[in-house]
Amino acid sequence: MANKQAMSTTQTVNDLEDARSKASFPLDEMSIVYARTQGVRDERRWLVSLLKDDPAFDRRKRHFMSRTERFRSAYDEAMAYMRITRVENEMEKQTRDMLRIYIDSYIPVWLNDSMCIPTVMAQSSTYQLETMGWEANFKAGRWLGCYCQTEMRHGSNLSGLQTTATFDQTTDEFVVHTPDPADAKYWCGGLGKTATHAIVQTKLIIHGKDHGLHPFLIQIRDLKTHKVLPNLEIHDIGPKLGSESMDNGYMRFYHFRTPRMTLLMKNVEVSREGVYTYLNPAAKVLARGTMSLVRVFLVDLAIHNMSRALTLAIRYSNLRRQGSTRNGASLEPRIAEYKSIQLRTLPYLSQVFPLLFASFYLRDLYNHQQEQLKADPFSKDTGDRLAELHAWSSGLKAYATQTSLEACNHCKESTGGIGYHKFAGFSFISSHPSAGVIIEGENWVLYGETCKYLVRSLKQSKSKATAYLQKTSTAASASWALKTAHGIRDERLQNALLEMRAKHLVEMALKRSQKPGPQQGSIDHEDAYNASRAHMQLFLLANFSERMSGPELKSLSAPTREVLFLLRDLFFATCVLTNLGELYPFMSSEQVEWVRELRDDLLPRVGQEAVRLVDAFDFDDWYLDSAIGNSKGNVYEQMYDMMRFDEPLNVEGVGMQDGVVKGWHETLQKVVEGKLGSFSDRKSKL
Ligand SMILES: Cc1cc2nc3c(=O)[nH]c(=O)nc-3n(C[C@H](O)[C@H](O)[C@H](O)COP(=O)(O)OP(=O)(O)OC[C@H]3O[C@@H](n4cnc5c(N)ncnc54)[C@H](O)[C@@H]3O)c2cc1C
Repeated sequence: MANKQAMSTTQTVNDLEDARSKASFPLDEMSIVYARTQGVRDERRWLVSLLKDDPAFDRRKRHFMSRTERFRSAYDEAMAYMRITRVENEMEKQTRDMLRIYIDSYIPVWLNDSMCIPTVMAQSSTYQLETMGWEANFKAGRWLGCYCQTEMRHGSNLSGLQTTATFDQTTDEFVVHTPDPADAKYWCGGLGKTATHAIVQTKLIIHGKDHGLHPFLIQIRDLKTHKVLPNLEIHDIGPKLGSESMDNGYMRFYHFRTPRMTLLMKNVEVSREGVYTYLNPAAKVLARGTMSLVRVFLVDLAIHNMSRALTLAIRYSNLRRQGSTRNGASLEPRIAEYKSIQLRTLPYLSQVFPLLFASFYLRDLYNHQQEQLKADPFSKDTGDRLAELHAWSSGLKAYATQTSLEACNHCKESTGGIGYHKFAGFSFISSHPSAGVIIEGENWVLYGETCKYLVRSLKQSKSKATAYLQKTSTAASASWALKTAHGIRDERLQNALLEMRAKHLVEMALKRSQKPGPQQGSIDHEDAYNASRAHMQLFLLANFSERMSGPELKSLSAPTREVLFLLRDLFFATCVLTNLGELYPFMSSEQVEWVRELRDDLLPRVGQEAVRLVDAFDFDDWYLDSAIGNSKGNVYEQMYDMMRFDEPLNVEGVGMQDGVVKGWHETLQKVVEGKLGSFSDRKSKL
């Protein structure tokens, strides 16, 4: 018999409220800093309000669905998403991106909006967009797209992709072909069962000449019957570690014919006679533009996921009491008081704002670059900014997704057994946080791209962020100028130390790449990883300081600024203490000790601000769907209710019949009653 009254919630609710009340800064102001503007913060609240009461987004039932049921329910979610974004509102891309995050499901039309439409809009000619009706068809939802680049046998190495599109001048068509079943397009989201059209990256072959990878827009399913078109073979790729709602697909072409004009022709053109022309000398770089945009979004998503995990773990750690009572206290200590918990949550909390400010920088850089491309596409400066955007979007995507996944796992583990329970709310980790480190460039490969840019910048820096690489003193001979522990919060000194480390690692990467031998000329993977991460951490720190003195944040209240500086210092100390091997050449053991003292002093101070900081991330309880991380703190009551009333095995008429779980009488009851046959105690024959 359920007895809800027996569940005491007062202690946990009071504990959370108490922890909240210890913070020193105004919540509203910090929540605006987190969102960047009040308008964005309020728009996010509005987006959640659109989803909360819509039955298509009933989140709780997802826990109990099979893959097939989950996928089917994702179609209801996708329908509702299309209705909300296109019929009831006319949402811009960035707003739609945010709405999809709050839907919290990798819906089958995700890639339509995140990759397919942006590629079509950026790389198709006006004739294709307007006269051929591409823009109108996507806008009206008559066409639903996906993005097919990866093949089963090739992912990171784009020049290894095998799908070909060979020009047939007699019919004015391209013949698209997959040479081997293992060369089929693979992993593509929405391809398996949903998309009507696909952006397909293929090698372009004209009159025997290979022009390299080019995107086509290819219709893959009949618009009336939705059946796969002839000469194509398409399947869902099957179960993954997460993302059950997405139909990642496999597609094989059998000499499939597509009109010449389905090649995206904004930057290159193939004439009726098969003459290939560059319409823009930067065509190859421009083709990377969509990737950069998606990486900018992935950085935002990584920060969002990390903030979500921190919200659950920090709230729970402030109300969970565990351990021996001390100093005559009547209650056990809150686990947030333990350093072992603080070390798994607060250093990640300290990275949220530096990462956010870096993502603002990256988005501004992207927008600026887009404007420059329109105004002056051929200038040298435009080319330089494109290279910079590629380097930073690669490095920041890799750093943010890696940090976010680490943070999510540490937060989950810090909660103990309950974190393993789906009602705790961490199951999202198996979706975007886990896939984020792989998609749009596997992180190690991306760190390689960033490092190439850094090594080039040793000779000539074309970005403010790499100016330090030009400083005359070689990093190897430098030592950190901090004289006493008092100066340790000076941002110039903090930057100087991280500059030494990054410069030294970039120099070492160059030096080792010049060593005679089979690898001469290429950068060692370990060097690329270390140098790029060191640079990204320096960039986060330097950019943070710059933002804090810039117009957006200069006028914040003193308590808010002080908390942000506490977080910056904890971030700095974390960078140092987790990379001591790289920093020892520049630091004395006394200086290392000062950094450790700083970190140990900061942990409890940041801990006092932590609950209100995660409140400022402004996650709605409906969205968190977590018994342990909801804003009220009534954790045990929530766990009880979810267990008692949501778990089908506990519900009479669903999983149970007359108080007994269904299936028991037909199976194990027979064992209990000895009806299975007599059990033998004979020894094994082996
Ligand atoms: C959830 C999910 C969704 C996806 N959605 C899509 C989609 O919609 N469309 C699409 O086209 N693709 C999609 N992908 C595919 C994704 O883009 C690829 O998985 C990714 O590019 C990595 O390629 P790969 O899997 O072939 O790994 P590989 O390239 O085979 O890499 C395997 C390992 O080798 C390492 N490695 C490879 N090359 C190098 C190198 N040169 N130097 C150093 N290390 C190297 C990598 O770091 C990695 O650890 C998706 C993948 C996932 C997991």
